[in-house]
Parts: sequence; structure tokens; C-alpha cells
Amino acid sequence: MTQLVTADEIKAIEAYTINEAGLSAAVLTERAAMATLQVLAAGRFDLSNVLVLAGLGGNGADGVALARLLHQAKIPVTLQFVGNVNRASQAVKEQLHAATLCGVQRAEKSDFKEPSLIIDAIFGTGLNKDLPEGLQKMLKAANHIDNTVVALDLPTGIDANTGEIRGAALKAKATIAFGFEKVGCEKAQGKKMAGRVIPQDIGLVLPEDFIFSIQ
Ligand SMILES: NC(=O)C1=CN([C@@H]2O[C@H](COP(=O)(O)OP(=O)(O)OC[C@H]3O[C@@H](n4cnc5c(N)ncnc54)[C@H](O)[C@@H]3O)[C@@H](O)[C@H]2O)[C@H](O)CC1
Ligand SMILES: [K+]
Repeated sequence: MTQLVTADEIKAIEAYTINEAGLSAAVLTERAAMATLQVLAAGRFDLSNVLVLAGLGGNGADGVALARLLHQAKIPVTLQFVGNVNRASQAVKEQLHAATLCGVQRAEKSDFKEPSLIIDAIFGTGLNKDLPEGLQKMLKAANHIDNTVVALDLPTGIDANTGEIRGAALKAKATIAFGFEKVGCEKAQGKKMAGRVIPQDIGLVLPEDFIFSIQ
């Protein structure tokens, strides 16, 4: 059975990796994007027209980095932000700068029927309240369209600890879990919404005395 973690645990491990081991968040974001590219390129997904839906925090930064890597690998990809990019984190803005210089195409609004694959990089472990109404409507509409979604870290709208749906959640065919699978992907509606969970190592450093709360 794969090791499961809570949101607090993964945040503590990430903080230790950044603050003690000295690997920056940007390094971890790049590792997450590279690990995702590896999974996508393994042949199980139709990469003929990829749409990356990016949020404004760490999950979004992963998505923008992935869009850059897909573009550099000559895979057709479009990047669409969910939310006002002017309010994005510094990490997202830095990723967007690099992606733009590489020539990554932006979309303001997409028809969710068009893409061969949708990457959910909107919210991850930082989800802390119900999704905004407008986003709830968008996700519920997307769930009714026959498309393939791969979620980064967690399906957007799923609580990392309880697996509950926070207003709405985007149903994924697969979820790429960075470092360790979040326990919410095995609980309540999280299990159904996450699809096949694929844990991927991103080089996190565990404190030597670290004890997982879920054995
Ligand atoms: N921390 C690291 O070193 C790494 C993180 N990775 C990725 O980052 C996310 C976690 O990032 P975080 O910024 O903490 O949270 P989110 O991106 O999930 O959310 C962004 C931001 O949005 C706000 N927010 C939360 N809930 C809501 C809501 N319902 N409505 C509106 N806004 C909301 C809140 O301020 C959040 O901070 C993690 O999942 C990984 O994908 C890297 O992969 C590895 C390194
Ligand atoms: K996500």
C-alpha cells in the first residue's frame, strides 16, 4: 500500500526540503513538472491537443512549468489561467515569464470538448474553503463533457485530508501525487474523483525522525 500523507505532513516535508535541505520551491516545481511529463509521455494519454488549467498558487506554478515543458517537447499545449493572473503568486508569475518567452500559447476561455487532455493545475493541497461559485459552475459543466482530465497533486475541489468535495470538484482519470499520495484521494468522494493515483518522487527530503501519522 502506498504511503499516504495529510496536507500538514506534506507541507512540513516540503518546508524541510526547502529550508533545511536548501532545494528551492522552484526546484521542486520543476521536478513536479518533469515527473508529470514523464507520466504523460509514457503513452497512455492522447497528447495531440493539451489544455493546462492553471490556478494562482503552487499548483498553478506546477501547471505553468508543465506547459513550458510540453511546448519545448513540441507537444501542442495551451495555457489557461483560472482566476486573475495579476493576483497570482510570484512563483506563478516567474513560471509564466519563462513559459511566455518559450512561446507557450495562452487561452482566455476554452471549450472543454476540444482538448485531447486537460491538466488540472488549479488547486492542490492549499484548498482551504469552498470553491468560488463561478468555478463551481465551470467544473460541474466540465464534468458533463466527455474529456480526459489528469489532476496535479489533487483533483481541484477535493479536500486533501477529508476527500470531501468543496462545492464542486473536477473528476480526473488520473491524479499525479507529488511526493506522496494525499489521504483525501482515498476517502469520501476523493477516491472517485481522483481516478488512478500515480505517486511520483520529486526529490523531497524527509527529516530523519519523521513519523507518518498514517501507517
Ligand atoms: N510548497 C512546495 O514547496 C511545493 C508545492 N507544490 C505544489 O503546490 C501546491 C500547494 O500550493 P499552495 O499555493 O499552498 O496551494 P494551492 O496552489 O492549492 O492554492 C493556491 C491558493 O489559493 C487560495 N485558495 C485556497 N482555497 C481557495 C478557494 N476555495 N477559493 C479561492 N482561493 C483559494 C489559497 O491562498 C492557496 O494558497 C501543491 O498541491 C503542489 O501542487 C509543488 O508541486 C511541490 C513543491
Ligand atoms: K489540481
